Amino acid sequence: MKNTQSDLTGAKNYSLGETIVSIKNVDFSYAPGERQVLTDLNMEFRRGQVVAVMGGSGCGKTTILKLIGGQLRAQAGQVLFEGRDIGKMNNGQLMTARRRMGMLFQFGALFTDLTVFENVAFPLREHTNLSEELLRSLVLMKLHAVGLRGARDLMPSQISGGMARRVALARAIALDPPLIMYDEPFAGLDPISLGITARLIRDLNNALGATSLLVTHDVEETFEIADYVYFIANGGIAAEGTPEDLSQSQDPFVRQFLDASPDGPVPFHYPGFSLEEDFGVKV
Ligand SMILES: Nc1ncnc2c1ncn2[C@@H]1O[C@H](COP(=O)(O)OP(=O)(O)OP(=O)(O)O)[C@@H](O)[C@H]1O
Repeated sequence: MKNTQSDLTGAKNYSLGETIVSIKNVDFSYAPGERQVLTDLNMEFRRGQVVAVMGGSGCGKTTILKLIGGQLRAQAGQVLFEGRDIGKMNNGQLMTARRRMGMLFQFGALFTDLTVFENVAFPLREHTNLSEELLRSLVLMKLHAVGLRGARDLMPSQISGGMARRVALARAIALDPPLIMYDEPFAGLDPISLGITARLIRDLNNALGATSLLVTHDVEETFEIADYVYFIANGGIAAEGTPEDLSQSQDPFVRQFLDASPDGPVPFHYPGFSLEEDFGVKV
């Protein structure tokens, strides 16, 4: 299927289903000699899909988002965005690529001294030369899409946490990015706001013909909206598949997550010194 919508970031027409991001044989550690966070990682993200990246605390999910966003560079392998190697881009190329990525990071902080309207207008003012009239229409369209057109004149301090998340979402999609990355979009939300945010992520993805990449711990909501799920453990993919397939899976990693069990292959303790080394006794 061809998506012919134009966008503000110089998008080309593209086919749904083709790869937008591919991670190929990536090794990453934060500093030489430090623990390798990712080892020989391979992942694919396709146009039109909502893809979830799940896994235990500290397994490297946020690191993957930052490698795609170019905030971090892999020591080995490639991270390709629209076919181009993010790790080899200069600053100018990286800025151009980032304009085509919407990012909503943990707790998606809004600018507290700007109104809801100006928060959403911010990326448009930064990256385009639109007339005030066109900018206003675009901002109101984005706010309408998240149900908050009526809240345009409020300050962030005057809206709830769930509403703030939706404003951050409207800001993330202001430039109609073909890729939207969400880091813990449901963190701290009440069950109703959580359900609304999950549905919005799916609906906006469909409306924009975009790809959404979701780092999350919330299995239930994620499985309802995702097309594909990766489980990360020990620096690589522990399991992957559609929510339907994974729900049937007997893989111990998958079961530990789906059944929310404290015991399983995903360890509770961050790797480090043994109890014997720290306490001098065998336990
Ligand atoms: N700036 C940094 N310098 C050194 N190590 C880091 C840095 N940021 C993260 N790490 C380490 O890299 C590993 C992966 O971190 P990352 O934030 O990607 O995990 P995560 O899966 O997103 O975790 P969580 O679900 O708890 O947010 C962790 O062990 C973490 O301690």
